[in-house]
Amino acid sequence: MKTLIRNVRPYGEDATDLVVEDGLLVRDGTDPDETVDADGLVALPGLVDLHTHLREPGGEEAETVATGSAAAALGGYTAVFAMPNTNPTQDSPVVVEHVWRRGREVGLVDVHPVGAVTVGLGGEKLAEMGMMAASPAAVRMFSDDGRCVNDPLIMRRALEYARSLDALVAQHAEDHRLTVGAQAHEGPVAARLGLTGWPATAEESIVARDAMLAAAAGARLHVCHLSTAGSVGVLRWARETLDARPGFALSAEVTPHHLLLTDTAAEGYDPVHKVNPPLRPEADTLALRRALADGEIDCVATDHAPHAVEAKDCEWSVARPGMLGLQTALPVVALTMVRTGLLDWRGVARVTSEAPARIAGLPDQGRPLAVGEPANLTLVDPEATWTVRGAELASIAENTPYEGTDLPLSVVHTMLRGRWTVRDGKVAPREQ
Ligand SMILES: NC(=O)N[C@@H](CC(=O)O)C(=O)O
Ligand SMILES: [Zn+2]
Ligand SMILES: [Zn+2]
Repeated sequence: MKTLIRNVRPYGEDATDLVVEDGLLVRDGTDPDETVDADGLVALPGLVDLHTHLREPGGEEAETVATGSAAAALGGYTAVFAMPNTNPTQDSPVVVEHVWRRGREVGLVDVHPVGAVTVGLGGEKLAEMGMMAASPAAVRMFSDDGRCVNDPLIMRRALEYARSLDALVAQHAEDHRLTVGAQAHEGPVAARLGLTGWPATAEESIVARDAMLAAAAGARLHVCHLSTAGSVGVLRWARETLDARPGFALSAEVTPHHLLLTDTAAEGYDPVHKVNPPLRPEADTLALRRALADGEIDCVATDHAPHAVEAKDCEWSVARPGMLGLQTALPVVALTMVRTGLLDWRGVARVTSEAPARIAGLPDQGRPLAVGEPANLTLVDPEATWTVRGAELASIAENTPYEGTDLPLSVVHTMLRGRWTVRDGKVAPREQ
């Protein structure tokens, strides 16, 4: 099957044709079986999300591997990493294999289950990391996301064990003793709203601690949903001063919502804006954008967190934290980073595809749009605008913070190893 994609602009640069055959980008475009007119569209390498919550098993009322995969493909993604706070927890081979197998059956994106660091995310007993790494799911990222690995000795052992597995530890940086009952960013807005504060130091102290532990262990540490200017400073301090054992690597992600939204969103107490870590003041949001633009923050990750209506349609203090993110991530990056001149499309490819693929060690994602490379790509219309309606998104849940908002950029087609997963903004049928 040979597909000719006409007049597309790779990385937003000069229009050219791309040719796909047997899952690879090839040179010879003669006698195509299919021709797609891509006038005006920008081609990017398929996006890679290091931080997605698919909720299956156990939370299927909010999302499943199937619905989350559809949302991912519709958002331009060709690979996602599914976080372990499922029920049962992804802390054993049998559970990670279920998620891995479901992802392959659905076949819309590569689904990589993230293994838990501790049993049941309880923070006390290391999970079977080696068995999850050895399983067909080949787990290479471990996290207790939703929770922080608070105990420094457990975190040290996890980093040492991950090093021996050539795996990454992704930390949800939140010292739980500093965030007891916390509802929103600790600052004037939370004080005025009467919401218990979530101090920036709860994140920053864990980032500093874990960077030191990882440097001493020669291990790879990834900071989940980094949310403050102070944490950017800690990254810089760690990279410049720590005397690290070989093998040390320190990376960090920022979410689209922390690039765009601020703590004032809590005014009106709509729990759709309740998220962990909480939305921060504008000074932090702007610092995160700058850090992403200049590479101090390596990549964007969605922290796509679907919640059933009853988990959000309630009083702020009892609502579950988290927001949908897969289908609105690239539009929000376009709005906050491209429209502001902070990134060009090559920069967008770096932070949404190349860097996450490199951090996760994926060999066939985040590759250049060049002959011989796997055809994992997305074609987007950067001039389009659309109005976000939670009910129209592919996820079962509808908890988008952008309800009724006009966002730029639409994802038109997405291709996974040469097979369309999205065509004209709709999930493509499987038969091709
Ligand atoms: N981010 C959130 O507010 N919620 C996430 C958990 C997490 O990422 O900490 C979830 O799983 O709902
Ligand atoms: Zn988290
Ligand atoms: Zn998360």
